[in-house]
Amino acid sequence: MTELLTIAMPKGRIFEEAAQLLRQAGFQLPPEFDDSRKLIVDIPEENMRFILAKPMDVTTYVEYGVADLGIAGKDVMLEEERDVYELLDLQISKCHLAVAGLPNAKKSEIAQKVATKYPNVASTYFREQGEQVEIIKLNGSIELAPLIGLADRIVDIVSTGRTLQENGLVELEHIGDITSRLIVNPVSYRLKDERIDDLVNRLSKVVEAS
Ligand SMILES: Nc1ncnc2c1ncn2[C@@H]1O[C@H](COP(=O)(O)OP(=O)(O)OP(=O)(O)O)[C@@H](O)[C@H]1O
Ligand SMILES: O=P(O)(O)OC[C@H]1O[C@H](OP(=O)(O)OP(=O)(O)O)[C@H](O)[C@@H]1O
Repeated sequence: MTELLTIAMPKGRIFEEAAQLLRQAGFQLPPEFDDSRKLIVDIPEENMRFILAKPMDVTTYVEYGVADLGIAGKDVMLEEERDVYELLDLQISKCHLAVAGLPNAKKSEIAQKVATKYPNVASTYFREQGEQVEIIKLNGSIELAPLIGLADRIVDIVSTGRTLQENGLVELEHIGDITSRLIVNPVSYRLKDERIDDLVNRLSKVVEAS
């Protein structure tokens, strides 16, 4: 086990669950790992390097090979369509992608406006439905868009449903279930297959047991 493994970890809400999985799989991550503001964290005892990335950017680091592995939401993988392999469904950060809007939102003949952080996912979805829409890209607080008349509907993540409910919106269509995945750069996988298989085996045991 000589090669260094570089792993792109998403900052934010996936981080804690992902770090817990790694610890349950027996990797010795020090407590400072969780509170640090450092963007590159070396764990020499494990011969591992962690890159702390924005969740939307994890697939980019892995595609370019600057990280061998990464943990990314399926939503990010669908949106970014990067050239990476998916190794394992980690079954964490469960949520789903949905179309939502005001309760009285009607489908009209003219192209409706759809606001979203996921323009590719949304345009593929509406094309498959045979619906012509105009996509408006936003970076967050997507639920605002139908409330202030920027868009007729939104495509966004729903987890508890609280954000929709508290803003008087309803889910109209379920697009797909989302969990976080372990992904790998295809070249890294060829070069470091033993180390990566060991990590996958250890993580799969934890996932299966939970
Ligand atoms: N409400 C949610 N519940 C569970 N998982 C979620 C939820 N919203 C997003 N996710 C998952 O977490 C990932 C995003 O995490 P996070 O919210 O920390 O990032 P972000 O929205 O990009 O952050 P930021 O708002 O700082 O840009 C998504 O890619 C998705 O897989
Ligand atoms: O169904 P819920 O449990 O309410 O979760 C859904 C909300 O969580 C995410 O937003 P986030 O908190 O990441 O903020 P953002 O709008 O800035 O992306 C998502 O975009 C929804 O707004």
